[in-house]
Amino acid sequence: MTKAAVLGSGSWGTAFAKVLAEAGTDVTMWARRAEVADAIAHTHENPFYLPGTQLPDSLAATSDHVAALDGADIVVLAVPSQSLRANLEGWSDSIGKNATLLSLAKGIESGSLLRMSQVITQVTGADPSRIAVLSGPNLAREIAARQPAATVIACSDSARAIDVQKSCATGYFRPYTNSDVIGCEIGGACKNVIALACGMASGIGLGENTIASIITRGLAEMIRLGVALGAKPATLAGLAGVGDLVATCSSPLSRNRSFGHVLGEGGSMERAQEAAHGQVAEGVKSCTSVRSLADSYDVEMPLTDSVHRVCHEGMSVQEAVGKLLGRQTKPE
Ligand SMILES: NC(=O)C1=CN([C@@H]2O[C@H](COP(=O)(O)OP(=O)(O)OC[C@H]3O[C@@H](n4cnc5c(N)ncnc54)[C@H](O)[C@@H]3O)[C@@H](O)[C@H]2O)C=CC1
Ligand SMILES: O=C(CO)COP(=O)(O)O
Repeated sequence: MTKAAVLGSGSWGTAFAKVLAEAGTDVTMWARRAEVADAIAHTHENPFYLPGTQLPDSLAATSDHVAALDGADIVVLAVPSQSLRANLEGWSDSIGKNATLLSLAKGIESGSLLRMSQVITQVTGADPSRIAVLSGPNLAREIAARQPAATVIACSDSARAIDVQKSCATGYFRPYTNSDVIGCEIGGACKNVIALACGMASGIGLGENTIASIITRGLAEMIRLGVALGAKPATLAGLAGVGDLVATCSSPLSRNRSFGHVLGEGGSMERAQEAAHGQVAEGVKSCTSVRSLADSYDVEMPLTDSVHRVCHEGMSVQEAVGKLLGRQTKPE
């Protein structure tokens, strides 16, 4: 039986651990706080991040990472992007030498501008062939409710991608394999920034034409950056690009879209953060790192730039809209 450790018991870590367990994988979750691990282990619920969802009895939980990692064939990294490095530094010595490291995080590290798989290589020294990424239209609450969805497991080693695929395939969760790690990571990081933009637009009362235009031009930005970094455009036309963009930009369940909505309504960053109930909206930090990454490759990303200006330079959403529409006209 495949054994997995899920490190991080937030909403997606918990929902994905449930998927793994329901696919027949032996799963132990690690939670930072003992009270979260205790609740999962004893009440089979995570009342802090996924209240009301019954978790499988077989799902074990601990706040001891050494115990969680013991014998794990698949190590699922389910903490936010900006905290992955620090967490991984503490876990690295306890990770099995042949384990597959599966990243769930959708962001670009601030400062270093590294993708999560690059952070993992840097911290653990693991060969890139051991590192896999899971990305797609996977709003945690819907997956936890067993609503059908597909996802992508990207790994340069196709045998490992297939092992991960088998470990999490269920009657409602359909993973596809792909060898394009860069494309999946860029799709995941960029869609959060575009979801913030969509939230801002809806917050100031704009309708579906605007949202569709932002999604489509956001996709163009994402593809430009991805291709510059070596991604395949087809990956970004797939689940980890268009699929996740559509889900995140359209759903009120998205933390990024909801965060942007509060800003569009005129709320402050603090108010938007409070509305996220302690959960992470990755695009708020990643808009800055994606923008810097794009600058370093000479890639134009006007929507991402506007999101950064609204979140971090005090520009109003109205001003950002005016600035975007005032740009020189050009061919599509
Ligand atoms: N929630 C969702 O629907 C989905 C989330 N993701 C991605 O998965 C990653 C994790 O997201 P969620 O589980 O939703 O986040 P969350 O905000 O619900 O939970 C974060 C988890 O990481 C833990 N953690 C450990 N060290 C931390 C630190 N230094 N700072 C903050 N938290 C720390 C927290 O205790 C918590 O258990 C993110 O990159 C997110 O973009 C991907 C797909 C779906
Ligand atoms: O990544 C997600 C869906 O695929 C979740 O998006 P949010 O982090 O905006 O909730």
